[in-house]
Amino acid sequence: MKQFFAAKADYPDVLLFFRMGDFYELFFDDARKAARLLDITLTKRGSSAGEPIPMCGVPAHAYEGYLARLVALGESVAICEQIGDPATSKGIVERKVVRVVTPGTLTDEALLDDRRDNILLAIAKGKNGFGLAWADVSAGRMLANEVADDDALEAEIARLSPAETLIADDDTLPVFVQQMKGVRKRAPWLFDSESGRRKLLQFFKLQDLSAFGIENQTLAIAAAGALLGYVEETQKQQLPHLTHISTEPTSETITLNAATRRHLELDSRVDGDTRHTLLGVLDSTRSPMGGRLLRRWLQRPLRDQNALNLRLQAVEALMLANQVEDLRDVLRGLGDMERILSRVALRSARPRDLSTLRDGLALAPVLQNALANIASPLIESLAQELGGHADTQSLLQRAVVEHPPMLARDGGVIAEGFDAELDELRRLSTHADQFLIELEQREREASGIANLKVGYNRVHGYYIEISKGQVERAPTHYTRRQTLANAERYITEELKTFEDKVLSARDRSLSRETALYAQLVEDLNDVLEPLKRCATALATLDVLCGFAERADVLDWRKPTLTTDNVLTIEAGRHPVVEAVRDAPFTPNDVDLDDTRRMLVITGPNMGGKSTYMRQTALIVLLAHIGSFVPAGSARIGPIDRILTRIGAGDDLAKGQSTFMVEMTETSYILHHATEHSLVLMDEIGRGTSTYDGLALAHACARHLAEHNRSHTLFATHYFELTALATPGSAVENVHLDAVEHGDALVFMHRVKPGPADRSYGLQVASLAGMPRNVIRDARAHLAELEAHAQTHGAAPQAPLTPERLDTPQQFGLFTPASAALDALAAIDPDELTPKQALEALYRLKSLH
Ligand SMILES: Nc1ncnc2c1ncn2[C@@H]1O[C@H](COP(=O)(O)OP(=O)(O)OP(=O)(O)O)[C@@H](O)[C@H]1O
Repeated sequence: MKQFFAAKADYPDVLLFFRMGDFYELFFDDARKAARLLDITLTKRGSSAGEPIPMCGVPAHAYEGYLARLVALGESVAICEQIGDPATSKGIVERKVVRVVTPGTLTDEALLDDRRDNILLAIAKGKNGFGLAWADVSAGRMLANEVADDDALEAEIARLSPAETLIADDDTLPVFVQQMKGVRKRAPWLFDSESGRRKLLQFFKLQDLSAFGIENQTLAIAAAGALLGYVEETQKQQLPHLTHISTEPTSETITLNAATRRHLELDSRVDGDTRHTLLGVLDSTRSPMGGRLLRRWLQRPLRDQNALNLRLQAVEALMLANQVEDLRDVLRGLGDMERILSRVALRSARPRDLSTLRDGLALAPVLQNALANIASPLIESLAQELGGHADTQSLLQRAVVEHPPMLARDGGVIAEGFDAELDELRRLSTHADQFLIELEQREREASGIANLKVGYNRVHGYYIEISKGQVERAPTHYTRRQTLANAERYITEELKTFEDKVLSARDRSLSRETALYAQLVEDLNDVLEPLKRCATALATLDVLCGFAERADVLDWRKPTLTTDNVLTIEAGRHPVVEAVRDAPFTPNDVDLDDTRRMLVITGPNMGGKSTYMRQTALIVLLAHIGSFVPAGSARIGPIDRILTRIGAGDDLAKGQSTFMVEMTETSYILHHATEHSLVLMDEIGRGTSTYDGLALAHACARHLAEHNRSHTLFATHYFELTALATPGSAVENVHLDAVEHGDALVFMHRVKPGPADRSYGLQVASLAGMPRNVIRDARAHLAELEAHAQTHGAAPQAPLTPERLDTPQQFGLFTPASAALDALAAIDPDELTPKQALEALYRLKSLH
């Protein structure tokens, strides 16, 4: 208990797994918590201050599963091992915390999701923004950045989706940070910029940080210092695979704020589903590291058209060479080289990591050969990165058996022929069997005891066994070793000498093997950097081959990136809706440029407005990660942001109502959209009264068209907005249609020019199974309202929609001239006397 308290004092806020023989035990509050989280029995052991000590435990041989569950729940665990050998140590065996497993610093294969980066993030707050530093310890990557405001911070967090986040416990960070899963508060002085700088210089053995491009980013440095300190503290060892800090400047990418990432459902949906997302459709990578790279690309669409063209051209060349399936078959055998190399660096690589690495490296020349005929600069440079590991591969080939065991502990990993000494020691122990058979035979003959047996047990070692009935005949040079109920066991000089030799050969062979294994891992560390580059090249190749496969199977086309400010998509489709629909998807065009910047999209509910808007954003996004796109063709000019206001949901975490969220997101868009932004606005204003909503929607649409001048798709049920499309306004109307067929309503899903003429709200409600009497009632009420509107001057071409019903003032809000126009149309000037003409003029004036 003294030992336990000493260890616990250093790790007060994590669970302590305290090794006791074959178990890891937990005590006191740790035990209560773990028993609850793991659903294991809480027991008692001994007592402290007169009270029984609560305890629970997990078996050491199967602890990983329990650890995985705890870490998945956001818990951290300190592993306190027995350091001394219990057999030789006097008194209590020494114990020490050897590592701390936390959600953000995992490296064990069993604890990681192989298709997701495992990110540890540190945030440092400053006067003018935030410093961010993040690392994926399992992949040996570390990055840093600075962002200016809360929105940008939220966007980065949404992009990185960290498993664990470090913040200073005196920082007043935004609520969304405080409420994230896996937030760990650390002492404020750990986030000090100056000591952060010293820490980085010392860790990376540098004179200054200019090589990393963060020399002047004091907040990023502060965050990176805090991050590194934590990683060292938890891993408790050298981290040779963290060799540098990269930066990912936001200026290089299409900005996607947190709301846009949510709305576009890139890799997960609000309901947690990941299959029916863009990534779900797009990811056909063969290796886990390819899958993770693709996710990173998708979350970080690039703006650099040259870099994108290199990728697009590579995909095209792969398709032309007609080798994609062959390449993908090879890539299937790769395994997770990236994470294996991190475990090599951390000296925790297991035998099967080495055999996977060996088999993966053996594929590199095969791939290089296959790539030689593919005419693409990017593929060429990837092929180059793959090569040059023949020595390492052959070392592993010679050193490791074909199918090694799980653990190095019990031997059997190093192949025969690799080390003469090991082979000799092994021969000694394996030839034991033959020797024993011969010995048994000899002793039987010499003693004349036919059932004499030679055997072995762990406690007493080798023995000659003679049954009770024959004991009298035992030769005199037999020394008694053990008495059983029906037999006696003996040892002889010869057997004893043999035993010493064999047992020591076993021990020596095991320790020889352990040393050879450690040396092998050391040797791999000498070539870690080129191996890491090879892994990155393989992952990139995997993603590009995946793009080619998808383009082929799904009939996607190569987009054209241009410097003209245009967005032209012919026959575009929504990749996810298309994938899940049984019926064919109706393709639609988009054609935006400087003279046609905004489309006001009207049409019935369920008509396909949202789908049309989202598919446009997804096509733009796909083009900017270097993928082909679900369209007949696409020409896309420079895009700096994709901004969306889609759907409605409360953000209770931020304490905001549905309408508040809608307005916050809209206001963000109006402040940030530029003429190079793609803006999607879906039914703005529907979260409040019709009158307010309509007025707001109208003002927002005008602002976007006239001030932001962005490429905007604006879906609305307010028909009044269609009036914005005046000549020279760069606003145009398009609509989606439905036709009534008997009782049924058929959605055409085809985008057509001009505004919609009806909304079909009641029909859609009826399709949704609304009770008949409610629909009847609504229909009657609608007729009344329409009649009322007619007589009070509402525009006949602006039919009523359910949304328009809640306030009578709205009728004719943007159609003041329509009654006057009707009256005007009724006048025949040739038939009027001068007096009548004057009266008509007064009447017209009064209608205004
Ligand atoms: N182009 C298309 N081809 C085939 N099916 C489509 C197409 N567009 C939409 N759909 C189908 O119609 C459904 C409704 O589409 P969507 O949500 O885009 O309609 P909406 O006009 O935005 O409706 P609401 O106004 O109610 O939000 C989709 O889930 C999809 O199944």
